[in-house]
Amino acid sequence: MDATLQALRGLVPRELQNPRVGIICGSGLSGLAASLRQSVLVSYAELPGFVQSTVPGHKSSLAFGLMGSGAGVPVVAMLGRFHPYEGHKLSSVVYPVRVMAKMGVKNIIITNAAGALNPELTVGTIVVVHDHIALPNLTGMNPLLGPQTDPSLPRFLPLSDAYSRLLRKLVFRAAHDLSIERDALAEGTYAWVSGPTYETAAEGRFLRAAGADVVGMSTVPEVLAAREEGMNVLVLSLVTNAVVIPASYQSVRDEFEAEIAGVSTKTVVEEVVSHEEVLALGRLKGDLMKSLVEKVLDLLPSNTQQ
Ligand SMILES: O=P(O)(O)O[C@H]1O[C@H](CO)[C@@H](O)[C@H]1O
Ligand SMILES: Nc1nc2[nH]cnc2c(=O)[nH]1
Repeated sequence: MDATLQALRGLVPRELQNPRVGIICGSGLSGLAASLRQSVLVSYAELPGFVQSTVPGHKSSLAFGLMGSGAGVPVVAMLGRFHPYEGHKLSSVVYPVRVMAKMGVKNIIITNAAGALNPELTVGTIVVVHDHIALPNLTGMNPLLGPQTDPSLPRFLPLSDAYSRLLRKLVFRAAHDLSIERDALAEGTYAWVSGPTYETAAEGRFLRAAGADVVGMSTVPEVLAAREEGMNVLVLSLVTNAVVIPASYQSVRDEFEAEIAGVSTKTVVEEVVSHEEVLALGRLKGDLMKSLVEKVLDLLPSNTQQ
C-alpha cells in the first residue's frame, strides 16, 4: 500500500491528491469520466499492487480531476475494474477501493452493467441498488475472508445498511432536478455471480425467485471493501439486457412428436445475450449516467462523512 500511495504522490498534482469521491466505471461506462476537469490519467501499470483489466469496454487507468459544476468536486475514477473471472484474486479486485480509502475518499459511486431479472425493468433503466444477494459470499468467496488488512477495521461487518440511504435519495433528487423521466430510474436488489458465463433460464428464475432484480459479475466485492473502509456507498446498475426467463419450458419431445405426426410446429428461437450488446447499451446510456453522477456530486452535502 505504501508503495502505491508513494507512486500516486509522484504522479498526481498535489491539489488532486485528496479526492472526496471515488467512482468505478462499469462495462462501457468509462465515458463517465469524460467531463473531468484538470484531469490526470495514471495507468494501472504504473501503480504497484494494481493488476490490469482484460475485459473489452474496460480501460486500465485511474483518472483524477474535478467533476460537477462550479469549483467541482475532486474525484478519482477507475476507468476499468477487475473481476474475479479474469483470474484476479479477490484482494486484487478490491485493492483500488482500499487505495481510494487511504487517499481520503469518503463516498464511492460504483456503476455496472447488469441483466434484468425483474420483468418490469426495461433495457436502459438505471437501477439504484438498495441491497444485494451474493451467492459467492455465502459460499466462501468473500473478499473479506482471511487475515484482516487492517486490524482497526471491523471483523464482522454488518451489511443491512450497506447502501447509503442519503446517497440513494440524492439520485432521485438529481433526476428530478434534471427533469429525467420517472421511468428512467428504478430501485432494486443486485445479485452477484462469478461469471463469466451468463445465466441459464433456470438460474435466472432461481435468482429472481430469491428476490434479485438485476444480476452482474462485479460490484459486491467493491461494496464490501468500501463499507469495511467506512465509506458511503452508492451503486447504479445500468440494465443492458434482459435475462431470458421463458415462462415455461417448450418440450422438444412434443415438438418432435408433432413433427413425425406431420403437424406443423413453431421453431423456438432461443435469445442469447452478448457482451457487445452490453457495451452498445453502455454507449447509448453513458450520457444519462454521466449527467446523473455529475448532479449527485453537485448535491452532495459538503460534510458527508457518515
Ligand atoms: O459489472 P461490469 O464490470 O459493469 O460488467 C458486466 O458486463 C460484463 C458482461 O457483459 C460482466 O463483467 C458484468 O459484470
Ligand atoms: N451475470 C450477468 N452479468 C451481466 N452483465 C450485463 N448483463 C449481464 C447478465 O445478463 N448477466
